[in-house]
Amino acid sequence: MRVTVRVPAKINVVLRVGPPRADGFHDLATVFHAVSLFDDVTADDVADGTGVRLTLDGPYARGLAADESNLAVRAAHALASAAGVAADVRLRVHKSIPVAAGLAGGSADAAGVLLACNRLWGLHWPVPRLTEVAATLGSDVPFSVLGGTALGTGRGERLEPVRVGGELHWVLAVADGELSTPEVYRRLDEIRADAGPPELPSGVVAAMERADAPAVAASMANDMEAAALSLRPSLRSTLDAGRAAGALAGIVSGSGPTCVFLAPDGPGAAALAQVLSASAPCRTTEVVTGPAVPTVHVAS
Ligand SMILES: C[C@@](CO)(OP(=O)(O)O)[C@H](O)COP(=O)(O)OP(=O)(O)OC[C@H]1O[C@@H](n2ccc(N)nc2=O)[C@H](O)[C@@H]1O
Ligand SMILES: Nc1ncnc2c1ncn2[C@@H]1O[C@H](COP(=O)(O)OP(=O)(O)O)[C@@H](O)[C@H]1O
Repeated sequence: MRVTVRVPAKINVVLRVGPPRADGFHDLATVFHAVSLFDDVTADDVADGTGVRLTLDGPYARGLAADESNLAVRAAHALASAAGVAADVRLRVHKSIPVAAGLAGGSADAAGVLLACNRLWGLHWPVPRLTEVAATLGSDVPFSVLGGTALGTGRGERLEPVRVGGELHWVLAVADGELSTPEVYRRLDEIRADAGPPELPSGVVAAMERADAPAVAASMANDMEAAALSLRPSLRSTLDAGRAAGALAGIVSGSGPTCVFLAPDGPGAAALAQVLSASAPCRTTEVVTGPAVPTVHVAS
């Protein structure tokens, strides 16, 4: 049997970050939003005692270890161990989501493996049981299992789905190089003395429910942006270029360095991407829509 899962990247439409907790994590109030940039995870049944084997390909596979440190491999082991089954599977990940870019690509791969192996191993676990395993792998992984749009609290693992009444059009400006999530959180704690509990702006959920792009744009905010800019000052000119080119709003996605811009509509997004490609100091642009969800395909 072969199971293939397309798993979307995420952006944070709003990301409010509280002070550091005793366990080293930060409480968040965030609106996760999955967008149409996908990694493809393929899982083949081997059932021959050879364990978990991973191959990586695609535009962002270079430099990524395919060993036990990879979140895809860790996800297969975590699910096998939680379910009490042998961790035998051949995995392939086609990476189109940039790595360490604030787009949760590693979390997407882990979620793809959980969804794929759930079918491959005949577990038929419901999503809430999968998201429990997901939370042991990373704070963003439960959302990556769900996709769509959701309010995230706790360290990001507590989720409440938000229904979005239509498509939103985004442009991602992908920067060269990576930013380490823990490093950006550390910088945030250094530059911000007294953070209060994280709170979402009122009206953001209603704006998302109406897919009202100008109202969504008015709510967009990221507490990590100042820290990402302090580590990568060149992001400022990308944000300025997007705003000057007609984006309704532009912020850093999660811990960065990707910048995300909301466009009024599809043609507006295409035009914005064209201007950004020519004027912003970014590696590439991606025109995407949200919300997107993981899709599972089974072939015997
Ligand atoms: C910032 C966010 C926003 O959605 O996304 P990215 O920009 O990385 O995609 C997330 O909080 C990233 O979540 P994720 O990448 O899963 O992080 P984890 O593996 O759980 O944690 C890595 C490290 O980040 C810090 N961390 C993470 C989550 C959180 N709520 N508070 C934290 O302080 C901790 O130092 C932790 O050791
Ligand atoms: N399958 C994977 N894809 C991407 N990164 C991975 C993967 N497995 C492990 N990692 C590690 O996880 C870290 C975070 O990656 P990623 O999820 O792409 O970034 P971000 O947290 O910024 O959204 C990277 O430093 C990378 O080395």
